[in-house]
This record gives sequence, structure tokens and C-alpha cells, in this order.
Amino acid sequence: MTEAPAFARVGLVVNPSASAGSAGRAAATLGSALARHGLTVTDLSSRSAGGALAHAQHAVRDGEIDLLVVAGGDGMAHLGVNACAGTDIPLGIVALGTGNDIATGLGLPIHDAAASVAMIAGGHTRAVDAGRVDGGGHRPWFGGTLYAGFDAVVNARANRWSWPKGQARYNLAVVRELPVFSPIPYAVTVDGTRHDTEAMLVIVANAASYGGGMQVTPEALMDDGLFDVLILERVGRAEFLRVFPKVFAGTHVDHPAVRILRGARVRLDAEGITSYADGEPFHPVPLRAEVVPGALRVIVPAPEVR
Ligand SMILES: Nc1ncnc2c1ncn2[C@@H]1O[C@H](COP(=O)(O)OP(=O)(O)OP(=O)(O)O)[C@@H](O)[C@H]1O
Repeated sequence: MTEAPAFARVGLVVNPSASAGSAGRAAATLGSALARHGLTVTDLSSRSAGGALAHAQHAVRDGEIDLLVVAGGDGMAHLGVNACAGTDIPLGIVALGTGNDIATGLGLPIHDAAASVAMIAGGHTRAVDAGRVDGGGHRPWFGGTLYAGFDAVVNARANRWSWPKGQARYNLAVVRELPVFSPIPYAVTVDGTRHDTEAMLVIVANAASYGGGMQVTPEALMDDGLFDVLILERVGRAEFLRVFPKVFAGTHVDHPAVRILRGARVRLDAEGITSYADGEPFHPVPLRAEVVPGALRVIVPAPEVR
């Protein structure tokens, strides 16, 4: 279902470092492009991601904006989800990052700022689910995937490097991490049913892909009120390297070590691991995650007239 409300006041958050800096250059003209459509744009960007999130959350909470627009990769979409989910303020995503899995899952323009601006000016919105984590203290949201295994360790390793840029950094991190990684004992409880396993990774997915196009949970839908929970059981290193490339096409799902469960509430128990979500360091494990159906309104392309 789409609708076309009018948004007058837009908060804009740009990540100057996304996609190795090229997003910063493309984003520089975004504010004026949105203003040309008659929107009043307030720049909520900051030198740090934390500062930008605080600006965005204040603007949403204080009713200063009618729409939040974020420009960058999944990290910026994640920031936008954490400012807008559970509120009435819609989120516009200008996908300019290295990984744009949330935007891809929503069918948004990728690396096309002009098409993104036209989409935002069109003002069509769609309600989608968001994941929310509760481990005590604050309760952060995620829009795409939460993961807490080999993939999280690889993500952490890649984040510590400034070179190489883009996907090559993650590929190198996989090669470095695999020889030293040991499978992790987990208890994964999905809608009350507990699965004890020793696994390479566990992914709690709202969206179908992560890591810049890996179709980890190819059948995950962002509006079905459910997570797809992928468990990759213990496999040897050589076998892992055989299975791993299959995620780009989503054909890994038939492998005997892959299990995909579905549910609205997931409890994840393991020791010594911090989860990542949407490419960002997220929440220590143990944690509980729930789907909040329709928690987020996102701007989407206008429906095609047939
Ligand atoms: N000023 C800033 N505003 C927002 N995010 C920032 C800022 N400076 C650094 N970051 C960080 O940039 C990282 C990457 O952001 P994003 O996902 O939008 O781009 P990306 O190009 O897809 O990422 P990457 O190059 O890491 O794959 C995030 O982890 C975020 O914390």
C-alpha cells in the first residue's frame, strides 16, 4: 500500500565517508536538489555517526522535521532506522554506499542520487518491519540483518582497516579470519523453541541480503512480521570456502549444514561475541530480538502505472 503525503521539512544526514568518500561528493548537492522540489532542508550531519544519530533523534522527537533523509550505505540506513522506527516520521534512503542491502531489499534506486531525489519528492511511503533488540538498557533497532558469528568477527576485523576500500576489505578479512576462527556454541530460541548448536554463524534477518549483495536469507520479506533465522552449522574450512561463494546467488540454502527457521521472537545465547547489525557494531550477546511489524515508514518509488 502506498500513499502520497506532503513533506515540507526535511532533515538530511549525509555520511561524507561512505563508499570511500564518493558518497560525500554526490551528497553535497543533495540538499539543494531537495530544496528545488520546494522542501525546506535542515542539515543534521555531523563529524561522527554518533553525533548525526543524536541530531536526527532530537529532530524527530522534537517534531522539527516531517521526513528524515539519510545518504550513504547500510550504516546510514541503520542510523535512519534508529531515528525513525516506532515514530510517525518516514525515512528516505539515498543509497550511495558500498553495501546497500536495506535499500536493495526495498527496491530503491542504488547509486543514482537524481532518481533518489525524485523518489523522495514523490513522497510515496510503505510500512515495513524493523527488528528491535532488548538486552537490558537501551533497545536499538535494525532494518536489515543482525549477525553474531564468523560474519560479525569478519566485519569487526574489516572495520579496523582503512585499506583496501570497499568489498575487497571484507574479502581479505574473510581470508585472514577463517584460519583462526572456531565454531561457536549457541542456543538459538525461535518463538520459544530452543536449538542448541555449534555453528559458524547465526543471522537474524529482516531483509534478504547483507554484506553488499550476499543473498543469505533469500526468501526474507521486510513486511511479513517474521525474521528468517539462518544457522550455518559447524563446517570445515575447505567446506566453508566451497559454501561461501554460493551466498551471492542464494544457493547455499540447500547445503545440509544450513538451517533457516522463521519466527517473530529470537533469543540468542553465546559467549564472548558482540553482534553486528546492518554492518555496524551492535549489541553484545546474549540478546533478544523481536520483529515490530510495520514499525518503519520508508519512502519508495511511485507504483508503476499499468
Ligand atoms: N560523519 C559521519 N556520519 C555518519 N557516519 C559516519 C561518519 N563518519 C564515519 N561514519 C561511519 O561510516 C561507516 C560506513 O557508513 P555507510 O554504511 O553509510 O557507508 P558504506 O560505504 O556502505 O560503508 P563501508 O565503506 O564501511 O562499507 C559507518 O560505520 C559510520 O559509523
